[in-house]
Amino acid sequence: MTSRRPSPEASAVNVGGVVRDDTPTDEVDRREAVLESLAGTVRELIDAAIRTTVEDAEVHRIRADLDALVARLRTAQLPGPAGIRYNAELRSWNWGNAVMGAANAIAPPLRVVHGPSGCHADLVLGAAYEGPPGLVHGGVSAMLLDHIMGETASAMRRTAFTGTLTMRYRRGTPLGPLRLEAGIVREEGRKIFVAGSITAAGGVTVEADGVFVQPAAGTGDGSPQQAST
Ligand SMILES: CCCCCCCC/C=C\CCCCCCCC(=O)SCCNC(=O)CCNC(=O)[C@H](O)C(C)(C)COP(=O)(O)OP(=O)(O)OC[C@H]1O[C@@H](n2cnc3c(N)ncnc32)[C@H](O)[C@@H]1OP(=O)(O)O
Repeated sequence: MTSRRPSPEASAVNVGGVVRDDTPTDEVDRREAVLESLAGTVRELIDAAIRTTVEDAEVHRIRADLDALVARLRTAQLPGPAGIRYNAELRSWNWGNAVMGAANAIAPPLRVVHGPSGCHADLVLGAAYEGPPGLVHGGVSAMLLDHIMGETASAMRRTAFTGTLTMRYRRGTPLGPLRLEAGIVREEGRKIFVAGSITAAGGVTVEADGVFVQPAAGTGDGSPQQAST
């Protein structure tokens, strides 16, 4: 490997599952862009594999080509999942995150926008997220709302984990363009009550209420804002 890249283990300090890693921000940004482009192509691969109608023999040849590519990626690997890392400038990165990990092809990916009264995110879900025909899988809807609601609760340099998440599926959520929204309803001690929704072209399809809890030991820990589980 000739290029410098974030060193996964060297000089990394693991505190509570979140790893301090003093890779400079410009180097993190560069590596993130490289992995993001790989994930984009793998995401295309997933969609193409689901929807392909090429003949069986061609599928077998493609699989053999892909096996060779997997072996090349495996020549240098992290020992486990990517986790959450942050550097001295509080640039954080969690490239494996299931919802917004830059290197994760199964993440839609979600890009959360923080506003004065809550968060929102626009995204397009394709064939990989189907449950009922043409509709988003209910678990995917819950996953996306869990994330944006958790990030809403965890703004302002605090960390809050999902305690209880209640979903109301009002109508089917069509695959295609969607908007997610979340806002804080009230707070009681370490509990943060958050409301969230998914809106499609025809209106709101899913509503959710969540109780997010700041763990006692994690309150005011100074960990980086917007790092995500
Ligand atoms: C330098 C290091 C720093 C580390 C920083 C980490 C960086 C990460 C950064 C940012 C993340 C932001 C993004 C998140 C996005 C995605 C969210 C997710 O998907 S999170 C994964 C799924 N969720 C879990 O895995 C939780 C598992 N459960 C737990 O960890 C605990 O049970 C927890 C934290 C939920 C509560 O544990 P307790 O020990 O603090 O709770 P007790 O002290 O018993 O209760 C406190 C109050 O909360 C209520 N409560 C407790 N559990 C509840 C629950 N499950 N539902 C509702 N209320 C609950 C209790 O009734 C109590 O309320 P009363 O004060 O009496 O009014």
